[in-house]
Amino acid sequence: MKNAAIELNNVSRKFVSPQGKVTLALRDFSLTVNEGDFCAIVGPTGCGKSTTLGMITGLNPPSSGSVKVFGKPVTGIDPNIGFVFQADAVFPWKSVLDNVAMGPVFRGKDLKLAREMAAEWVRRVGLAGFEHHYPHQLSGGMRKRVALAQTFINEPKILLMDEPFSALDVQTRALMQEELLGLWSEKKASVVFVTHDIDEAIALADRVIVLSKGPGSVKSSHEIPLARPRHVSEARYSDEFVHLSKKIWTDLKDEVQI
Ligand SMILES: Nc1ncnc2c1ncn2[C@@H]1O[C@H](COP(=O)(O)OP(=O)(O)OP(=O)(O)O)[C@@H](O)[C@H]1O
Repeated sequence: MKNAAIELNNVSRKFVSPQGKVTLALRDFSLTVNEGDFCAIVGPTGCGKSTTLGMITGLNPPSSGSVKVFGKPVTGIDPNIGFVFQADAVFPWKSVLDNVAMGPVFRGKDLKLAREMAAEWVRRVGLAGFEHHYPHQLSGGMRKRVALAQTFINEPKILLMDEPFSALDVQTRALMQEELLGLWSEKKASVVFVTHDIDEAIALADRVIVLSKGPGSVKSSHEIPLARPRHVSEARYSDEFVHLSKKIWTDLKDEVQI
């Protein structure tokens, strides 16, 4: 049996604004993600998806309940955790190579070795030849590739992704999903992937969690038995995929209707 990588037990998270307005973002929220599992979260806007990721990182502690990573309570930022967000986290004044080398440099590697490692990752994400370009010289999809290289170079054991591909056009998005699965399959980090797109969730994940409208809690959990390695662009036309998509939408639509 696999060990738990992430455990949230009966977590609630309350925010109080400077004016004293209280928002309950999550209520009695429990979720376990096992080592090497790819878990996607879908839910209506404002149901607490980003708040959940923030609690796993340690940046946003729960108001009650417990959050554990590899069996230990989360007390601060853990170097085993990597993130990819919707916005690009690239330094505009650094080249592609140096952007990718930043992680190893921050972790104490000397610049020469960090650049060698970065060159290998730049190649792996399909950006060979663009090492000395700057972010403004790249397309949105290429910047996302830089973001993946920046994250995977640190070999995170846990990967948190908050709508990472939502700003991309449909074709680039499908390519990036394929790229992500290829990179993930090599080391099998435990992934929590937040998205508004049910088909993206099914294409990528082993399990899709549907959250109820805010204050969010787990409404349902769906195992995704599609075979791996998975080819995203082909998998989505199978009967099984369409069936899963309808089933999850049936659950989600009650939560998104106003
Ligand atoms: N720092 C904060 N201060 C006050 N309220 C907050 C704060 N962060 C989040 N919230 C509130 O908590 C609730 C959940 O927010 P969160 O960003 O986690 O939702 P989400 O599901 O990620 O939304 P979306 O799908 O729109 O990105 C919302 O009502 C939001 O307004």
